[in-house]
Formats: sequence, structure tokens, C-alpha cells
Amino acid sequence: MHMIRALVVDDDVTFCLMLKTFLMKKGFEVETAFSYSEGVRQLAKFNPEVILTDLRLPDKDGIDLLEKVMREKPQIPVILMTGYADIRTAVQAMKLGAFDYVAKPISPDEILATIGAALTAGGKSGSRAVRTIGVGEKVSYIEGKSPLALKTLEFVKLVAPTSMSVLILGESGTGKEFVARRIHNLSSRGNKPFIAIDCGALPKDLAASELFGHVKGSFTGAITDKQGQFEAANGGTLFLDEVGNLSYDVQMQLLRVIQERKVRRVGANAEVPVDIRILSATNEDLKQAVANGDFREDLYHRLNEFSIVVHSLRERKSDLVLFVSHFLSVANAELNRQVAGFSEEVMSVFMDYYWPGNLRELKNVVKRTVLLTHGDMVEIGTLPNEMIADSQCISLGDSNSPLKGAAAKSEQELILQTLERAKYNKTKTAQLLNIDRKTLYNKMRQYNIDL
Ligand SMILES: Nc1ncnc2c1ncn2[C@@H]1O[C@H](COP(=O)(O)OP(=O)(O)OP(=O)(O)O)[C@@H](O)[C@H]1O
Repeated sequence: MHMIRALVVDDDVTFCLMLKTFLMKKGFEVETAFSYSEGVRQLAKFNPEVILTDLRLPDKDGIDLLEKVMREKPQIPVILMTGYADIRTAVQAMKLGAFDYVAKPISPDEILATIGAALTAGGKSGSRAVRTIGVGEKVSYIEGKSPLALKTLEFVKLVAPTSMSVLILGESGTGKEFVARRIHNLSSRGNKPFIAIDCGALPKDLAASELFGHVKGSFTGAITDKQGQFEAANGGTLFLDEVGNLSYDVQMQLLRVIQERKVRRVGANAEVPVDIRILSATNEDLKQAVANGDFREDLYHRLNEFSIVVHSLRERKSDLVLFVSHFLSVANAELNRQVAGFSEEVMSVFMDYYWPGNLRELKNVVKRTVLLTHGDMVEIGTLPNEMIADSQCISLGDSNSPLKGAAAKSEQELILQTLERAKYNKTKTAQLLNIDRKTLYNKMRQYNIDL
């Protein structure tokens, strides 16, 4: 029987060994590493099929390890294990190609389920960046009731039946892909394929071949002819998530395909006609990227025939209850539980919290609390301490309050740490912090960070 090779990287030796014992009992072959450099060594020596790594390591961090894996062995899924304080970084790590993250303290059931999902989704390189939604596949789409949600919905319904390209704007985890699917389902292409491509997770050198396909022998590794996603989605919709991450070269090829409605596989002479509607999404300021010369202006206008904003959860708190109860039934079904609801105290933390990871974070938090709940109701003890502390800081309006001061201080520290982690690259820092570059500059000015 083939035993799956799992590599666990964490400087907490006891934790590493406990996880190792647990996974070995479940039939895995496990190696451990207590630092980034040991992890890199094991990457070559042990050749793992899945990697679980802590975010904070003594020499470098889990993001560095993730980047190395994405560069060298992108087919290996990486799962980040993280303390709650680092959840924003973890959310961003998913943009860099991490399969998923699990919050510490780690629950064995959760980690097993995540490894299972990673191994099923894994396979050929780049495949994690592509999600195909089967025709007729049901997703339960919750329509918010807040004025902002109703506005978004109105735009969705207006634009869906047209053939317009739509650029969907919004923070990470707000539900941009869900909006794209909704547009697709409400269009005449609804019974044709919907393919979502996470441009941020596409390995740079494989992006063109993933999108447009290639012919055998066109580059090292092209051992057979391959159909690209444009051909695969023919007649349907292609959703380009994080479209700002496409290289300038690929942007140019994309523009050609859109203009000529034909695709040419890498290394081929012949062109194939395609009929595709393009929806794209971004959580960065694409206009700024155009101004900086990082994104082609002609392509920007082609993709942005219409734009839709998906608002952050904190701007539409009146939808929170609706989503909490939806995610509760999803979690109950997935974990085979019958948790009835949330205590008032928990709901009030939910209402005050900042939700940097938006609906995705809410879904994860709800699932986690359901997992940790043994009674009928989710109680405050199942929430991560940091979340409670955070929500208290934010709910205090008085700017002279010591708690506010503490919040500002930790914000300043987080910015400094992230700048250091991103080697003072401000675009990357803004990405890791999940804010746009302008906000980063404003905050740096506010905290007198002079770089
Ligand atoms: N309208 C909705 N109804 C039900 N669930 C939703 C809805 N919108 C989003 N979700 C849930 O929230 C999660 C995040 O949504 P989605 O992946 O669409 O966000 P996104 O904005 O595309 O994220 P990213 O910026 O990271 O690509 C999904 O797993 C989905 O389950």
C-alpha cells in the first residue's frame, strides 16, 4: 500500500512530534523539520506529497517555504498552520498558492480533512489554480439584505444576460467568485462550463500554457499536447481571479484572444476560434497598476466593460446574521453536528470584529466553533482570544483610550514586521496586509515610518 509522505515543519518540537504520531497512526509516512532550512532539506530528500508548515519559523517563515515550493515543486500542496494573530497573512498566503490554512490550536479532524482535500485537489502542476464548476452543480448562494448587497445584486441581474466583460472588485474573501458564478448561472451560458482560474496561484512560466494550451515539445516538460482553459471553457465563462497578477506577456496574449476571439496554443501555428465570456476579479487597485505601467490599459478597458463592487463584511454588518446561520448549517452538515446557534456574547463579538478575511473568514470561524462545541450553543470560549481582543479594540470609539493606543501600536508593529518580511517591497507588503498601496502609504505616514 502506498503511504502518503507528509512533511511537518514547525519549531515547536512537541507539537511536531504529536502531529507526526497522529498522522502515522492514520497511515502517513511523516518527516519533521524544525526550521525553514531543515524543511528545504527535507523537500529534496524526503520528497513529500503534502507539506504542513507553521507560519513563523526561527530562520525564515512559512511564506518563504511556500514560495520555494511554488517555484520548485508547485504540485505539492502546502497547508499553513497559524496562530490566530497571523490569520491575515495566512489569507494572503492562499493568494501565493497555499492550499489552505488551519488555525492553531489544530484539531486532528480538521487537519485530516484539509490534507484529504489537498491531496484530492492536487495532481498536475497549476491545477490548484483552476476550478471547474460542473454544469448544473448546485451552490447555495445567499443573497444579502443590506442596501449594499441589494445594489450588488441589482447590478448582477442587469449585467448577467449581456455579453459584457465584468470586473468584480472587492477585498479578499468577500465573495467575488460567488458573484461571478451567479452572473454565469443567470446568463444564457449557464448550462455551459464555468472555469475559475486563480491568476495569483498560476506558476509564472506555466500561465500561458494553462490558459491557452500548448503543443508537444514546445518547451521542456510539454510531453503531450494540452488543451488550455480557453478551449475547455468554450461556449461558457472564464473567471480570472486576481487578474492583476498576470505577467505583461500573458496580458498581451490575453488581449489578442479577446480581440480576435481565437486562441493559439503555445508552440502552435493554427488558431482555434473560441466563444468565451470573461469575468475577472481583483482585490488590488488595478487603475493604479495601470498608472504604474504594471497592467496594460487596453486590456483593463476590455475587462472592465462593467464593474461590480462586492462590499466587505464590515460595511454590511446587517447581513452577518444571515451568513452566520447559513455557514452554521453548512458546518453542521459537514461535521455531522446539530449545533443550534450562537450565544449572544458570541454574536456581539462577531458584530464588533473587523473581519479582514470577510465571508471566507466567517465561514472558517463558524466551522471551527462548531467543531469545538459539545453542547447546543456556540459559547464564547470557542472563539480565539485574539478575535475577542481585536473586536474590543475596534468597538471603542474614544481615540484617547489606552486600548485604541494599543491597537494602533500593534498595527504599527505589524506594518513594520510585514515590511521586513517583504524585504521592504511595498506592493508585496500591501498584498500581505490585504490593503491597497495607498492605504499602506497613508498608514506609514501616520506612524512616521519613513522608508
Ligand atoms: N453569497 C454567498 N452565499 C454563500 N456563501 C458565500 C457567498 N459569497 C461567498 N461565500 C462563501 O465565502 C467564501 C469566499 O467566497 P469567494 O471565494 O467567492 O470570495 P473571493 O472574494 O472570490 O475571495 P478571493 O479574493 O480570496 O478570491 C466561499 O467559500 C463561499 O463559501
